[in-house]
Amino acid sequence: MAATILQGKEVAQSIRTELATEVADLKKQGIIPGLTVVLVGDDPASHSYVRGKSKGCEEVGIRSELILKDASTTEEELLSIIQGLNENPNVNGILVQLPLPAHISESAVIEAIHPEKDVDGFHPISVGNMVLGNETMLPCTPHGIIELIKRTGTEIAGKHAVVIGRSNIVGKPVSLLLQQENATVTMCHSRTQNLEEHTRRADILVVATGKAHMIGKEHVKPGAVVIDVGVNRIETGKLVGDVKFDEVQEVASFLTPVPGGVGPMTITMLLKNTVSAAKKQAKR
Ligand SMILES: Nc1nc2c(c(=O)[nH]1)N[C@@H](CN(C=O)c1ccc(C(=O)N[C@@H](CCC(=O)O)C(=O)O)cc1)CN2
Repeated sequence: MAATILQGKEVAQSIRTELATEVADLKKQGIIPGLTVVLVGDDPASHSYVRGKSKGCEEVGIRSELILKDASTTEEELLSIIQGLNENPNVNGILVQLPLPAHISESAVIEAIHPEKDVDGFHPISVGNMVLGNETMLPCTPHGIIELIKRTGTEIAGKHAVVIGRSNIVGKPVSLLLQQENATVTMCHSRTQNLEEHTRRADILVVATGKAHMIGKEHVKPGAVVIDVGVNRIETGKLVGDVKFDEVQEVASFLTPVPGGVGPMTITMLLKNTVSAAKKQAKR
């Protein structure tokens, strides 16, 4: 039987509708959530993502500001911008779009963001709290993936989840969150041998390899939930995932499309984190 297609776009939209109501209520209490996004350089994909973030903020009523800097911006200049945003009480969330130009240290920039304003969940303090299972801002794509899986009605506890990819943004945190949901987790990566042997044991398969069409139906256990995190532009200009959609949908029970699967959840979870940050900061 063909897989049910997990329309992240629709799930994201329903979360945004809930958020818009919450933001309207907060405004009645004088709390206006504010997000500042900083983008350095001229990467077209990054420009498109930050436009999506501004549009999302507008949709739910978050005040947003976009700081665009050219690729010659120095690390020192960027750190000074972040310092100003850390001190600005109207800014509840700060996000620096990645990747940064090679001359700027990503870790120095991430560490400069005040942990309370770290709506990306990338600061070492946020990551440490996530590892410890403490309440914290969760990174947006992994959090979005867990929400999507839950919406399939799949019980994660006790399932075997296999994650392919070990990036700091997706692979490592999603493995941890799945484990915290009581899945048994296997992490695979570019050096994993006999990949198919691992992936075929997965009840939940999360694919974040960054390699277009790497995963075919031979990798998938019949009935598995397959989450495709890849966003790859191929020669034809088309956007495709890491999964061969047409053949995997023949065997999976649920499958996310690209575009319209995990991607829209990333921005929506960012909006959610910004609202949480504003609420927390208002209590102080
Ligand atoms: N500071 C951050 N930088 C980056 C992050 C992040 O979470 N924080 N993640 C990615 C990029 N990203 C958000 O920033 C992102 C990627 C993809 C999408 C998305 O909606 N994709 C669409 C397709 C979009 C298109 O047509 O090009 C989809 O999959 O449907 C949103 C956000 C790296 N950097």
